[in-house]
Amino acid sequence: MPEMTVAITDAWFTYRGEDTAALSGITFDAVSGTMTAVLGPLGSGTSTLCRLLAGQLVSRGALTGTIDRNGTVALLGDDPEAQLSGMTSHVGDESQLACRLHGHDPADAHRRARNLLELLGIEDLWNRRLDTLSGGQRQLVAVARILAPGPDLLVLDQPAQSLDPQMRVRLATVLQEFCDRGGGVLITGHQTDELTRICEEVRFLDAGRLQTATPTVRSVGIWDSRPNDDATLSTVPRSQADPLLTVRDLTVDRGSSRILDGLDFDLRPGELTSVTGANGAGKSTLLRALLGLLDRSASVTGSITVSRLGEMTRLDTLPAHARSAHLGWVGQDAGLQLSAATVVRELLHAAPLPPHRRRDRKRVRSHRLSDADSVLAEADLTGVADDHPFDLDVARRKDIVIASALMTEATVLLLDEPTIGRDLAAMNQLNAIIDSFLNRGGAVLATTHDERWANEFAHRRLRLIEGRARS
Ligand SMILES: Nc1ncnc2c1ncn2[C@@H]1O[C@H](COP(=O)(O)OP(=O)(O)OP(=O)(O)O)[C@@H](O)[C@H]1O
Repeated sequence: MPEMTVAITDAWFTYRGEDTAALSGITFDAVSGTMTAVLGPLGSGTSTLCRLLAGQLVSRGALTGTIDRNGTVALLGDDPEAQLSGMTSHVGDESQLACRLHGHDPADAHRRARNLLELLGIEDLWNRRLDTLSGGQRQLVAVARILAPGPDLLVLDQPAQSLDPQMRVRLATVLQEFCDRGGGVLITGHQTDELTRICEEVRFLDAGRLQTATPTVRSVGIWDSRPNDDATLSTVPRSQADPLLTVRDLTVDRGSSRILDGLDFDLRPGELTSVTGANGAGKSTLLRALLGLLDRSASVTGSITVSRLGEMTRLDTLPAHARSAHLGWVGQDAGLQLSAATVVRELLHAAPLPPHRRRDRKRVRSHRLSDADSVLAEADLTGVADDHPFDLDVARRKDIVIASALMTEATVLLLDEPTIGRDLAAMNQLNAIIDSFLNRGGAVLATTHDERWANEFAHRRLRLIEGRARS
């Protein structure tokens, strides 16, 4: 007989300082031995539900209703920047950390952590420094850490977002085995994927309320990441114009490991090129190599040439700050690129003011402000112009960094996993921002694990396999 791990009855929760409830009348049971998904669009309350289950809301607002907990709950949040504990620097130590903090003896903690890394197929990372991991590798280490002590209920907020499709299937198997041994799993998010598809039950949350009927994924505003077999691929190149960026024989070595092996490709005006490949295939490395942002342990060779108004500039000989005049970059962790107190200030500070006389400063500033207003409108950010960027969700933070890049003169935009954490509306917003950049004659290179998005929206595709590009 399955046991109830957490039983919530008629729970209402309102964050301090807010007028409307984030969760309204939630009645929900997390049951051992089963895997459940609760999906909803951004802002529907999925992350709040996770915190409610994990008992993390008590001091953050007003909570009514009853919550009975009958076991331990472990939560992995959705913010990629906050998934590692910050208390360790190596994979082996990080993956044992929760066990050690729960009082397991060192040999047992070691055994459990090793076993999980093996199940997840990342045992060779045991001695690696955490700051050298790819985004997906980091996420898997975080999963291993919280799973190792064997909680009764595992709550995962968007666990698949940085994982490649094969890795999602592998994680699904690990979670299924965890359930077979009596654990319970709750997955929340804004997209359907390989993990949510194997759940015994999928519920939908809309504006803080759990839906009783079963709506369609699209009608509730979820992005459906299932590969679309009958999609008309937009990978038909739409431009024969001269390339804006030409990359030849780009090779990146780290010690004896070759990460990128002689890549050749062009980016043309008006085109979105997607870069896909397994976790750790070298997608972020590619973007950073173009930008000149790789650390010293990486050796980079090959040529990178940008063309502007018929003038060719070799970027590979230039330092990073000089390359950024041509290349706008939005990294995997957009939060690391945000520094201003409001969204509009972030845009105003995106590029230095053009050279001007002191007496013209007012006019130049007012031009800059009107440019920022139009970019805010293009990116659908006008309504949050005066908000603090960190009060917005991860997808919107990424939009701010993309919008900041639109404020610069860059003709090429490099986007590292812009699709993660997006519901249907946020996907549409992303596509609209990219489109307006392409329509101005720019080119976009975007890494993604979303095969459906790449199939439907990219004009050209690069697949990285063993350091080489397959188009
Ligand atoms: N500073 C570093 N030292 C050693 N290895 C590194 C370093 N940075 C990255 N790597 C390794 O290089 C490989 C490529 O990493 P990269 O981040 O480019 O992968 P990715 O394709 O973007 O992966 P993901 O999809 O998980 O984000 C990975 O195996 C990663 O662990």
